[in-house]
Amino acid sequence: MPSRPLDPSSAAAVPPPLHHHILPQHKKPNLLLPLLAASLTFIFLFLLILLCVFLYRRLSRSRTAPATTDSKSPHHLLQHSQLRRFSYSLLRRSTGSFSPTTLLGHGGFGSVHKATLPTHHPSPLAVKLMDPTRSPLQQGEREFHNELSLAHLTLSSPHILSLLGFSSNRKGDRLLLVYELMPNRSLQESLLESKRPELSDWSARFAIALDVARGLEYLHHSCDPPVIHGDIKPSNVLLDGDFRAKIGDFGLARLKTDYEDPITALEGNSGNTNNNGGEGDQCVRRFNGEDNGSILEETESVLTGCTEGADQSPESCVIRVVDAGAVSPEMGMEKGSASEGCFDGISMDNGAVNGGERKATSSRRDWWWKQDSGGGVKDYVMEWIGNEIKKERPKTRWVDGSGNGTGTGLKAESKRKQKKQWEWWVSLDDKEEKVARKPRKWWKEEFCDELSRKAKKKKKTKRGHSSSNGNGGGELWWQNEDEEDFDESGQERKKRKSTKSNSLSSIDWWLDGLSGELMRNNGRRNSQEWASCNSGDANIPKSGAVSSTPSMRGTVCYIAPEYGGAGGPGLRLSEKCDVYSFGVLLLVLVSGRRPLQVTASPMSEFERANLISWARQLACNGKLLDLVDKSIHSLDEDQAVLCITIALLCLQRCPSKRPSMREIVEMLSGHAGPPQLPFEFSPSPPSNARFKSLRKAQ
Ligand SMILES: Nc1ncnc2c1ncn2[C@@H]1O[C@H](COP(=O)(O)OP(=O)(O)OP(=O)(O)O)[C@@H](O)[C@H]1O
Repeated sequence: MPSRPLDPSSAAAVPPPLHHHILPQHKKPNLLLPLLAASLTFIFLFLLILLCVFLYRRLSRSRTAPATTDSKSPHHLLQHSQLRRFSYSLLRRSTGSFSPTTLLGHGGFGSVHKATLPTHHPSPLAVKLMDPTRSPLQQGEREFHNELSLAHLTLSSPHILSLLGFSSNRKGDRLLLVYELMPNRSLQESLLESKRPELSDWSARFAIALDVARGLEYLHHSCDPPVIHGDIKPSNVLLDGDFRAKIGDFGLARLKTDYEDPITALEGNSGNTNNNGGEGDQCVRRFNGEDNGSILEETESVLTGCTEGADQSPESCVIRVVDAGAVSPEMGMEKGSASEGCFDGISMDNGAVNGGERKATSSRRDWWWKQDSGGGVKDYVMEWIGNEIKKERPKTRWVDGSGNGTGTGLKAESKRKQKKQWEWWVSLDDKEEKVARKPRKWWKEEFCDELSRKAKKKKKTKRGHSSSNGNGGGELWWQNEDEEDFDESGQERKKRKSTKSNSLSSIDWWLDGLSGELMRNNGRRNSQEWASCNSGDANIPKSGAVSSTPSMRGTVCYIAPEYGGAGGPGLRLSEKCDVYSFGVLLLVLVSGRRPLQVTASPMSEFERANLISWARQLACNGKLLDLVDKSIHSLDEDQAVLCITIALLCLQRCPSKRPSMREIVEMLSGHAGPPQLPFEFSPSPPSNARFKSLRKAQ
């Protein structure tokens, strides 16, 4: 086929070669480079994000991992392999996002919820959520780690609440502890709040006392090293379905080795410290006769420290007296060497006692008041008492016995009425009626000088009697309150004044049983208190429910004086602190009431408000059984007296005079003979005739 000659015009119409249309050759790499850079950046960012996530997870895991494995620390004992790490989302789901419907209770560091796990866990659990919005996480976290690090020691006792596991959210600001669920919640709720009928049975109460005693015996004598709970109180005693008790909440617990230092090592520790001999002598010298009143010697022993040799009882020595200036404001932690091994609670107490008031010359009764930085403790208690009186007065017939009284006392109207009544009473002929309708002393005195003189004489005798009892005239405070306005008019003002000062000293006597308990609140505050604590406002909640868990951390009345108050900071937490708290718990169990409450009206009942002082008074009068809860049925009187006697032994101010938990268990279970009342409480002649030997009985 002949080839067609190329037409030059058609040649011109041929489109130019492709490369004429695309970008010039030198621009080609400009497209590839951004693509490459973009993909590299993407990969880099992706890797960076991965790394961040990895680091974050590691970091939060180490934040929530229990304690340290430092071999120098007692925490090297930590073996939390038995503890399960629960998934946070699983716990969140099984508690309905920690909804109020699953709420079991509130504590100082958050709430406790009932968790029902989907399938693989047969029974419901209790989940404690440490909530940073309720307390500073640092403190909650400290307690969280504390519980975890002690869990392996406490797992094998049936009288200790089992900690099953832990968890935390991603951020690490929500820490969770998982426990076995105790269907009847705490003793506080069952006995004092909802007053469960099951606990009206004496045997149930006695069984609880024995369970708690056995739990503490296990901690003190079977754990190696011994564990000191440090926070024994009804809300930390949990009740199972059969109302058997287990001790929970080890947030403040300590291993005994935690705080041992050369001074305590020198002292040695005693086994049997129940009675007044041996190593307790030092204490006996200092504390003899003081259990009813004074705390001066205790104070002095704190201040003088171990100056009298190595044979002292450990508790009579100062371990540390902390310089107020050495307390960091943040957590009250000591700076420098003095902080070593010092218990958190004590350290924080120091924040509250830095008023520099601790002088050996402190007045006997005012010492512990002064420990509160702002004087708030005394004000608080006085205010509480005032409120209680105000609350009680209108309800009662304390004014004229006829229900007409307003409680305002000497208003003119009321006076006229009283005078009429008096005249009517004087005119009565029927002797029996006269006796039956005898008017109260306070207006009797108003109109009858002779009776007034007699009353004064009687009062003098009583005062002498009660001060000889070491009660510092305490009983008269209430009586004087009734009488203060009723003297001859010319003397009225003077009398009121003297009554006031008397009431002050008397109230100190009355509050002796509380020495230290209020200090506790400076050591471990509840959430409501933290805000004010941190802002430097020594504000104690004014709830009136002084001993209730929500209102006060540590709860008034349960802390041993040498740890929280009268002994002041610097003394250590020891097993005997638990023994003291157990003593209060025993009284609460027997009496079915809080350690501090106005049980009834009028003022004559007020002396019963402090359970500890009241128990001591009853012991002195040989009327121990008056303390027993009236709602109890099937009471075993011997066991009740045994419990109160043991409680009084536990409440002795000198720690070394308190029995050990082993001795207490033996006494309660009848393996040891019944104890004798401390000498100062024995009605004369001292007698323990009430007791049958339980051992013989068995
Ligand atoms: N394992 C449990 N089973 C059932 N209820 C529980 C359990 N643990 C705690 N509770 C309930 O939750 C409440 C709060 O407990 P939590 O230990 O947080 O605080 P607390 O002991 O009352 O006070 P704090 O810890 O401030 O001293 C308890 O009073 C109790 O009623």
